[in-house]
Amino acid sequence: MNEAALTLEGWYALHDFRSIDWTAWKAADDEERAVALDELHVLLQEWGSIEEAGTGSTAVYSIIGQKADFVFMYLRESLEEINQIETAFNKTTFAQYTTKAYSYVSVVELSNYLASGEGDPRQKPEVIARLQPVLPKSKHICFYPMNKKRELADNWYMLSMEERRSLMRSHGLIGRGYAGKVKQIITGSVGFDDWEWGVTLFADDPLQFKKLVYEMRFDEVSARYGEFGSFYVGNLLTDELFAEMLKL
Ligand code: VOV
Repeated sequence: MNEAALTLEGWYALHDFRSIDWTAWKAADDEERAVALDELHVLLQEWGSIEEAGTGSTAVYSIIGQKADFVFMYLRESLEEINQIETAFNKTTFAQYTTKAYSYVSVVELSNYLASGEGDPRQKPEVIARLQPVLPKSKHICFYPMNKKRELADNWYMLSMEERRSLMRSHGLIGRGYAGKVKQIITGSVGFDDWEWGVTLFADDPLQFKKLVYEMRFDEVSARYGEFGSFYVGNLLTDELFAEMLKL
């Protein structure tokens, strides 16, 4: 019997991680750098307008460590728009001074494990707000992809809906303990990218990422069934902070 959880999908997501080619950036003349910064500024303004119009949202963060230097996380209504925005950035002068570090394609996803079951969820304002979220402008971001295991004794996909629901209840309870401290955006990527979900967390205090992820490790859903990819952690980049980061 097919006991797949029912999922609701919202905006499509692209996490676009880039590194800065500092050698090329330093070798550029002042005029070239000014053009690059202007174009970047225009793009950031455009993304702000899209967010104001309610047709998408964007998060811009620096990345700490050597995996990348910054990330653009785009949420848009279609994969076409996601592709256009990625290409628009690639055509900018600034993009010439960056290299591609990593990317992740997914779609905002809610499952029915803990749903109330009454009425059409798509009509509920709180559900719409979760499917088409305005990305918080918290001071920090944490992103990592994950799977649910399919190993002999520990196969998430062989559990009954009721077993999974009960496990997800415990997961949700731990998460609720971080209300107001960490905001999670879960994006599904089965059929889109190399892992099954993207986990994007936002917080003003980065230690809350560590505490939440650590606590979840002891919960059965993560302890028994979770498999995790690389972690990326970063700091909010406003227009000014981005310019500051690129100043020589
Ligand atoms: C910030 C806290 C937080 C909260 C409140 C929270 C709650 C919930 C609820 C209520 C639900 C189910 C219904 C829905 O909303 O879809 C989920 C769903 C999910 N979660 Fe979660 N999660 C959090 C946080 C949170 C974290 C930190 C992780 C990473 C796990 C870890 O070990 O590193 C995670 C993962 C997921 C995933 C992959 C799914 C989809 C699983 C599936 O099989 O479909 N999640 N999550």
